[in-house]
Amino acid sequence: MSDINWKQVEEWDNKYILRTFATQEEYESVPIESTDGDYLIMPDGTRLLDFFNQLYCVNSGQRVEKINNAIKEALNRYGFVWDAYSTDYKARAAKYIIEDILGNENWPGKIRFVSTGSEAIETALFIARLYKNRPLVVTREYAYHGWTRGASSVTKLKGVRSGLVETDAQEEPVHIPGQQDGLVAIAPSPNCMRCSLGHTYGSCHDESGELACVKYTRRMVENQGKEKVAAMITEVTQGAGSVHPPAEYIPQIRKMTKELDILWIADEVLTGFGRTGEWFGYQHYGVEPDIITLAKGLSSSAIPAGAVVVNKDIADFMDNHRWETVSTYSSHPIAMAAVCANLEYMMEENLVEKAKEAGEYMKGKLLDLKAKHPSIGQVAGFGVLWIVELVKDEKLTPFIEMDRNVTHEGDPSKFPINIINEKAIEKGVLIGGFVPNTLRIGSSLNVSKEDIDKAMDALDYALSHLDAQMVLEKSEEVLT
Ligand SMILES: Cc1ncc(COP(=O)(O)O)c(/C=N/[C@H](C)c2ccccc2)c1O
Repeated sequence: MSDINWKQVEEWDNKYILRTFATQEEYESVPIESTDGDYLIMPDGTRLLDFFNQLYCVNSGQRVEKINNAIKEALNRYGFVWDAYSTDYKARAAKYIIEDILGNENWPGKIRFVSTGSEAIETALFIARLYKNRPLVVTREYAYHGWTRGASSVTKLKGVRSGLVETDAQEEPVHIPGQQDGLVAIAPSPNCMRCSLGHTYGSCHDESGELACVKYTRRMVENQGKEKVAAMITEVTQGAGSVHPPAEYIPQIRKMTKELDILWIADEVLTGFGRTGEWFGYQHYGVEPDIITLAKGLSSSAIPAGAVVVNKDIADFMDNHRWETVSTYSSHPIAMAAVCANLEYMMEENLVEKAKEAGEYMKGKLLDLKAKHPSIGQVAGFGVLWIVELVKDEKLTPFIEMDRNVTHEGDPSKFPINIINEKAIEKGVLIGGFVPNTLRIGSSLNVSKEDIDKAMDALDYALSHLDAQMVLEKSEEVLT
């Protein structure tokens, strides 16, 4: 690969590619020449340990030989056939998910494959509204469900709602005219450390033990008119929004959706396929959804793939109708070959159990860092998906006061997550987050203990800089 002219790559990159999250002037090209396991390799040979796991989507690790060989083999048979045709790859992928992983004696009925997570969300919202014949959907603050029209209508995390931000903006981003979708109600996020309802965890439960945020959500649905509400969509732990709920939240939400006769869409795009130490995140809570959405770990991002799994009643309903929809690349045979190989690899290598073990090890290391660094206010998560809340004092005050309600205006380099990111890169580790005060940490499911140690050492080094900033700010407060 040394014959690549990376100066030429940078020139064309700057000249012809539309940017996201940075103006052209702010943009800095970061060339990646190849990848390996949990590492990105730059043209000069620098190896970066990726504790974002890209976007928490390379569950089996980079360039798995079994997956690559399956893609090559499929290329000896197919270019492309569209979804009207049956292939062994599509049928096997469906069988693996419904029968072998979820268990067809349980809730799942049928699956539809698409190409991305946002398409899976669009499909799930369509199906829910068609099945219930109702227009409204309930989402939550800080939710991230994708960028397409329907998916972004249930995405409420500021800063990733496809708006445009002037670099010196003082107000809300320019939202897309006509994008505001009145068919969505916004419930509180179960963010106990910074509760939107002003409660403190442990004293917010009512006499039945129901959390205040669940009670608020229930009241909201009743006020909207539950006969108008098709579904509630949730992540079991908010990925981009970086909120990990108390253990009782998901079971209480599930109980509420059943009592109100609305569907529960569990968005497992990010938490699915072993990321949390179970095959799917909802399985931590002893509940069963009506619909789940899948992508990322479905193929471990070797080739883009997404899917929606619906329960038996919805599957029967859909089977008795001619559904007037099509997506060119739905169940693309090469993508399905990658999905089959990825799932076989995960089952053969017992990756879900490995993620659970890695998670226990990671938790111990993060709690050690919490004991050492006053800038850590909270550690929460499971499997290879953790949050670290960064605070500037023992009162758990966030460094950036607007916290999750901030967009990308002003100077994001002052965000604690970016300070940590900058310092950790000095140790060859990519680690950071998507909301100003909260690290969102993840790796592949089969990350080695050595690499966890390397990432934690880099985080330790970076946190020391944040602690120093805390001391500096405190001394300035004392002096002023
Ligand atoms: C719960 C969930 N649902 C749907 C989608 C949409 O999937 P897509 O991108 O259309 O394939 C995503 C995407 N995550 C984005 C890329 C992310 C994740 C973590 C931090 C920052 C961003 C997601 O997390």
